[in-house]
This record gives sequence, structure tokens and C-alpha cells, in this order.
Amino acid sequence: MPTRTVTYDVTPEGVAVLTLTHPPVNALHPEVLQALFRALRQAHADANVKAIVLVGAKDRFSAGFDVSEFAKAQPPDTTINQHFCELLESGPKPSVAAVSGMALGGGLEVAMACNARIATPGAQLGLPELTLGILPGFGGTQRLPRLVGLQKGVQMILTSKPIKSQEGLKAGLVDAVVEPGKLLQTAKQWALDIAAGLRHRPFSLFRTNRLEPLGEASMILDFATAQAEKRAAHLVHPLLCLDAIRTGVQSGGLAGLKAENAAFSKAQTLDQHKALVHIFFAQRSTKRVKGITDAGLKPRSMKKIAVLGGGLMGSGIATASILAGIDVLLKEINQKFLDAGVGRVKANLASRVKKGSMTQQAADSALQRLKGTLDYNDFKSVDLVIEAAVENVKLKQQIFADLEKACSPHTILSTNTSTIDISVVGAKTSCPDRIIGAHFFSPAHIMPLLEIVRTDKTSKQVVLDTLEYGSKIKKTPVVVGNCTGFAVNRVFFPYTQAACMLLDLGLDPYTIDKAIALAFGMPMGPFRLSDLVGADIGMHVGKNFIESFPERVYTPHIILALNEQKRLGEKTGSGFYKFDAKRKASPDAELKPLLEASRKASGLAGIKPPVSSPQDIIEFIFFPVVNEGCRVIAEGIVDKPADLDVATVLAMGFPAYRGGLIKWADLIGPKHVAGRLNAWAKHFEGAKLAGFFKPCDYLAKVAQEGGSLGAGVGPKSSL
Ligand SMILES: CCCCCCCCCCCCC[C@H](O)CC(=O)SCCNC(=O)CCNC(=O)[C@H](O)C(C)(C)COP(=O)(O)OP(=O)(O)OC[C@H]1O[C@@H](n2cnc3c(N)ncnc32)[C@H](O)[C@@H]1OP(=O)(O)O
Repeated sequence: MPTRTVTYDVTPEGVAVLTLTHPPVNALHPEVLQALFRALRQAHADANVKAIVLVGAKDRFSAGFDVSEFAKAQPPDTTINQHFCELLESGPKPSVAAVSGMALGGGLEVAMACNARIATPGAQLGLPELTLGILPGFGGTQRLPRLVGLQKGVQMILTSKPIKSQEGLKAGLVDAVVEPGKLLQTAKQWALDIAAGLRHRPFSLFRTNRLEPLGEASMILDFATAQAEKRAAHLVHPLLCLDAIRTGVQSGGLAGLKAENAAFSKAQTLDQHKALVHIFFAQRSTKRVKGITDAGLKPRSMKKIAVLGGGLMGSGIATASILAGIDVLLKEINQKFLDAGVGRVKANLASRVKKGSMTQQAADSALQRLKGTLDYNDFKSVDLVIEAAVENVKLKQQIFADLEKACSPHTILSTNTSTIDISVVGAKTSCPDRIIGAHFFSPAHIMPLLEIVRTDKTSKQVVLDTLEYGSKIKKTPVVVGNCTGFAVNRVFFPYTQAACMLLDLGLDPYTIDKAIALAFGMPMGPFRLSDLVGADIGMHVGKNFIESFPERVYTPHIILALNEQKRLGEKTGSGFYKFDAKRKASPDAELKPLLEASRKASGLAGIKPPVSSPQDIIEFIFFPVVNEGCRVIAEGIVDKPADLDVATVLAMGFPAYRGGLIKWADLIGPKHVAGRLNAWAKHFEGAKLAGFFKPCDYLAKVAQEGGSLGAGVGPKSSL
């Protein structure tokens, strides 16, 4: 049977059951939509058919339009006849959607074009198009507000958050919620009742009873527009979406559909759409690693793990693991530390209960999976150990030597270190094949990225098992090579150094932060980030990079001065900023003498800063990061460039709507990136800083020969 189709079955009672079929989520590929169009025309012409029911194969209605169509060079032609919605809504025979699993995006829009919706409990209903840089394009901007009211409809579309069918029933989106075994029968009966005139046949597109009065509607849309402009200043498509909704409210559903179609076509042309579609697939592709997941190996399930260290990281890792149903042995060196570690796990769970992310009962049962210990007695039974002790090489080496004796020969021995060479950590063991890095980002139970760091001796099975563990604890795992800083911290080391260089060239730190946070879209600028992380940590980590890459580093004097003055940032009440009791940051006039001393010591006096606009600041700080990212690609530290995009978005807050570091560079143009780096290398030659900017061979080659950085160095990346 074709994998993209709509099956057509007519029941003895005269109901045409149309089944959307396109594994795994019944995505609405154009072939499926064309099949739906044909099936509807067939049902309307079939004298045996009184009514129509639409279902999704395998208990999943539809996850919406096939997103892979947006990744193609030639985007889908939105002018193609989309009358299948009109045929569903106002064709000669009534239609009812039988929704199970999920109806998202175009899937919900198709269901809303039906004359009624019957759903199973817990089915997810939503219009997440804005997360892809577009807007609902099958009538959702018009039908959803008319079914649930403008306030609720706008909120659902702008937040992209789905609701469950029970909430949908209350809101007017769903007509009935029934158990799965009764879904099809209820939908068929509902459709026959409409056909027999026993039930009303509403056309969502023309309903107005749920829409707020025009004056109130206008205020709702004005407020939503102001919020969108404030919260997503860089994004155009939410405003295009709101304009289409407004047109429909003011001029009726048909006018609204026309406005929606025009807005959708416009949104499709924007880089943000290309970038977000890239990240959608990139994030789902990190779990596929060449030579590992295609090697015919079967991953072993991690049922019981041990975490060494109950500090901030260890307790976060333990929390993420027990939430995923894994038994955790939390080991500490004394009872006081162990009690503190268990207390942190309890606090993490309590915070989730308080936020409504889980019930108290679920938290209690998760806690049952945590057991504390002060020795290695139970380590024979663990599948994986994650060491999260202090960053001390000798201590870690001794721990791993002890673990090799205490655990079974199959136990994976991993370290959460962010700065120490993984091979060095395992140097005192005789099992390098079982040594791997599991680098979490703080807080470990919340940050979504897990860097899985393999050495050249780590076995494929161990990498595969750790990937499986990462997915099981709902992380996005990215497999990276063993180098200073691995992938994320390595590509970002020039970030702070370039920012400090601008400081020493005379720029104001707060101007730089504004450019990076407000103009570019990072969660915060480099100096605010330094105050969050701590100048002491920054100096410690910076030393690693200065030792590893001496030919391309800038030693920021200001960081040393901040440490000497104990101005470490938030934790000491001042750093680049000063902090009030609620840790609210504000510029600090007392920083001025430190800045002047740093500028004097920098040797950059007299060099004109080669930046004059926020865009210049953005490029001066991020292009060296792109350059280091290109080295990481060329050295094979990442399996594919798209993995680096995902890592920068998830770990550093690089804006997803820019596609991640490498996609962003490709959208800007490798030639422009290399050109500016070469110009700065020349500009700073006298200060012996040319090496900090000189484009690496990979970037220079792509810039000269054309092509994309995202293509990678090996066989063409699929992304
Ligand atoms: C008559 C002729 C008509 C011709 C018409 C042509 C018109 C062209 C104009 C288009 C107008 C479109 C209008 C519409 O409003 C636009 C949309 O619908 S955009 C899509 C909106 N939907 C989404 O954003 C949902 C995305 N998916 C998810 O949120 C999740 O996948 C999920 C569905 C909640 C499931 O989550 P999980 O269980 O965690 O699974 P995964 O996320 O890993 O997904 C599994 C697998 O499925 C792939 N996939 C999921 N959703 C889609 C999708 N919508 N399209 C394509 N593929 C999808 C995903 O990539 C995974 O694949 P794998 O990694 O396993 O290969």
C-alpha cells in the first residue's frame, strides 16, 4: 500500500470513512492532500454515502503539513487549490473528524474544517506553525478564533502550545470526548445525525457567536501585537499572523482566508522560516550518528545508574534520571554531603510540583527511585556511572580507578567534566573503551542538551548506549569528539574574548551587551553572562583555551582584574554590573577604573575599533565563533554541522530563528564572514592578534569556492 494516501471505506450505514495515512505521524504531504481532495469528491459523488468521517491511521490524526516540504529548494505552492477545506466544511455531505493522538497545525485545521470534532481523552490539539517561522495556512487563523473565541485562539496560536481534548471541549474546539473504543462509532453517528437533520451543521468559517464584540476584539489584537513586538522584536511572522486574524475579524472569514494566504506566502520567504525548519529536523537528527547508529548494534537500556557527587550538577543529573524512570544510586563522601544532595533532588521535584509540571504523587514515586550511599558496595549492579565530582584531575583519575574495580565489566564509566580531557580522566583505568563524557549543562535537569564526548578508544556500543540514555532522560544528545571545551564551550571561547577586546578598544560593556542581547537576540550579552557564570569560572575555563590554542586567543585583562577585586558577578554583588538584593543588574560606575587599567594594559591603545554599529559588534563577536565552529567541523569533532547548530541553540541560547551558528553563517554568506575576518586580521596585525581572526582553512575554502558550511567536510550532510 502506498505510504502517502487516504483510504476510502463506506460503511453499511452510508458513512465514508477516510483514513489519513502517512507514517509515522500522518503528516499532510501534498500527495496526502491531493488524495484527500479526490476522496472527498468521490464521497460526494457516491450515492451510497450520506456522511463523511475523517480519521488518522494508527490512532494519530495528523501532525500537520509535511514540514520536509518546507526544506525543499522549491517550497510548496500555496496557490494550489486548497478547496479540500471547503469541501469538508460546506460540501454536499457533512463531515466529522475523529481525532486521536494529535491534531496539530494543518491536521487541526483540517479537523476544524469538518462540521464537528470528536476526540479521545488526552489528544493534543494545537497550531504550532509560528515555531516554524510561518503561520496557520489552511484556515486556522480564521476558524480557531471562531470556535474558541478570539482571546483563546490568539493565545493558542501565539504560544504554539497545544491543549488537550478535555480543555478543547470546554473551549468549544471539540464537540465530544469519548474513549478510544467508541471514537469511530460516535463520529459516524454524529455525521449521520447531521445528515438526517438531527444535529445542526455549523460552518466554523462563518460562526460569529464565539467572537468577542469588535471593540473588544480590536483591543485583544492590539495587545497581542504589542506583546509580539516586545517579546519577539526580530520576528515578522507573528505580526503577519495577527494581521490576517484582524482582517477576518473586521471583514469576515473569506476575506480573512485571503489575507492568511498572502501572509503565509510572505512568511515562507523569510530566513527565519528556513532557519526554524532547519532546527526542527536538525534537533531530531542528532540521535543519528554515522558509524554508530547505522552499525547494526542494539542499544542496551540503562535501568540503574550511579551518580557520583550530589552537588548542583550531580543532583540535577539524578533528578533527570529518576524522572525518566531510572533507578539512581547517589554517592557522596559523607552523610552531610549526601543529605544535602538528596535535599537538592527533593527541591528540584518540589519545584516541578509547584509549577504544575507534575503531581505530588508522581514526585513521590520518582523519589522512591533514588537511593543514597557512601560506598561502592552496590555498584556491581549499575549500568552506567556518571561522575560529577569537583574538577580535579587527580581526584577524577582515582575515582575512575576505583570505579573500574567496583563496577561490572560492562558498566559504562562517564564523567560530567567540562574542562578535562576525557582520556586523562580514564588514564588510570584499563578500560578506555568504556570511558565517555556525559557533559550536562547547568541546571542539568532543565537544560535540554547533553554533549556525549567520545575518545578515539570509546567503543561504538558505549556511545550508542549513552545516546539511548540521553534520549531516555529527554535530552537532545549530541555526540562530540574529545578536545578542549568539546563543542559548545570550544566554539564559544572567542565569544567572551572578542567582547573583551572591544572593551579594551574603548567600547562600553553595556552597549556591547545591548547589541548582542537586543539587536541579535541572545538571552543576555557576554558581560551579563560573565556575571551570571562568575568571573572566577571564566578565568579558570579561559586558561584551558589559552593553553590549548595560544595562536588564536586574546587574554582579557579585565577578567583578571575582576578576580583580583573579588568582583566575580552576581555571587559577590558586583562584576561588570552591580546587583541589588533581588539580583537585578544595573551599570556600575565603579567599573570605570578597572576598564581604564585594562585598556592601558591591553596594548591596543591607539588602534581604532573597527566597529561602528550594533551589527558590527554582532559580527565582531560572532564571526570568530563561526570560525572556531568551522574548525570543529573540519576536525570532525561533530558528526555533522547541524549538530553544532542544535548545540549552540540549546546550550548557549543562540536564537533558533537564526538557525544555529553554522546555518546563520550560511544565511549571511561564508564569503562575507571570511572577508570581515580577514579585514580584522589585517587591522590587528600590529597588535599580533591576526591569528585570532584569520579564517581557518575550511571557512576560507568554502568562502572562496562557494557552497555551504553546513555541507560539512565528509559526504554531503543530509541537513
Ligand atoms: C488539494 C491539494 C492541496 C496541496 C496543498 C499544498 C499547500 C501548501 C501550503 C501549505 C500550508 C500549510 C498550512 C499548515 O498550517 C502548516 C503546518 O501544518 S506546519 C506543521 C505543523 N505541525 C507541527 O509543527 C508539529 C511538528 N511535530 C511535532 O510537534 C512532534 O513531531 C509530534 C507530532 C508532537 C510528535 O513528537 P514525538 O513523538 O516526540 O516525535 P518526533 O517529534 O521525533 O517526530 C517523529 C517523527 O515524525 C516526524 N514529524 C513530526 N511531525 C512532522 C511533520 N509535521 N512533518 C513531517 N515530519 C514530521 C519527525 O521529524 C520525526 O521523524 P524522524 O526523526 O523519526 O525521521
